[in-house]
Amino acid sequence: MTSPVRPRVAIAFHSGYGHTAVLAEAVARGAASEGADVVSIAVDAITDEQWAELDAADAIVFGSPTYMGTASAAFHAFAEASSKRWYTQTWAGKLAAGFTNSGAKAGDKSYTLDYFVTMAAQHAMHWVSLGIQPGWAATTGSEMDLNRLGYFAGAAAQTPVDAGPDAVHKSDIATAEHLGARVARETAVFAAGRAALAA
Ligand SMILES: Cc1cc2nc3c(=O)[nH]c(=O)nc-3n(C[C@H](O)[C@H](O)[C@H](O)COP(=O)(O)O)c2cc1C
Repeated sequence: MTSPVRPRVAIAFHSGYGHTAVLAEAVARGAASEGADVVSIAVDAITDEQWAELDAADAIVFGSPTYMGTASAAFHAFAEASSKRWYTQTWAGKLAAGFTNSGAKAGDKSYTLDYFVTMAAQHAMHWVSLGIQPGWAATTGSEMDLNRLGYFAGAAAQTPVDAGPDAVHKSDIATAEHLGARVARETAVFAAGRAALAA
């Protein structure tokens, strides 16, 4: 059901070789399917206008490949640049969520999601978890289950390192779409609640 409150969801992501960009598109589709206004921002080429879009958003979804067990250097450069917003707590009260992609099935990508949680907390944002029980965790499950890799903090994907962006797993794409939809719904709840309190 489309919410009467139209939340603004921004996706701030980096993708070195296009795999994480596929997930960013899925998050955007999911958020738009719930009636959100969505803007996607490649943080390695972020402009002043796009910083302003982040400032105006109700929610920011962070995305990065997992490189050397954490977010990429390009994402970390963006995070460091966001310290100007931290100083003034410009993003306080916004919702936040995250997604990542790795080459190995686990690939230490928990650290990437944990980093996003910490970054969001430093900005006094409210973290939105994935909200799907682990898939592929019982004999009745399969790799086509949503959340097939079993993460709670955000959407986690795995793509073989020798495969292109077309090989991003369908289940991981669907999981990222779910995250985008959930962020849009939760953001609408916050926006409606704030409007009601202000009335
Ligand atoms: C510099 C570098 C470091 C990487 N480190 C990891 C890692 O720690 N764990 C892992 O599973 N995959 C690692 N990978 C593989 C990437 O996570 C994987 O190829 C991913 O799909 C890249 O996403 P992108 O195309 O959005 O950049 C690394 C790749 C690169 C280029």
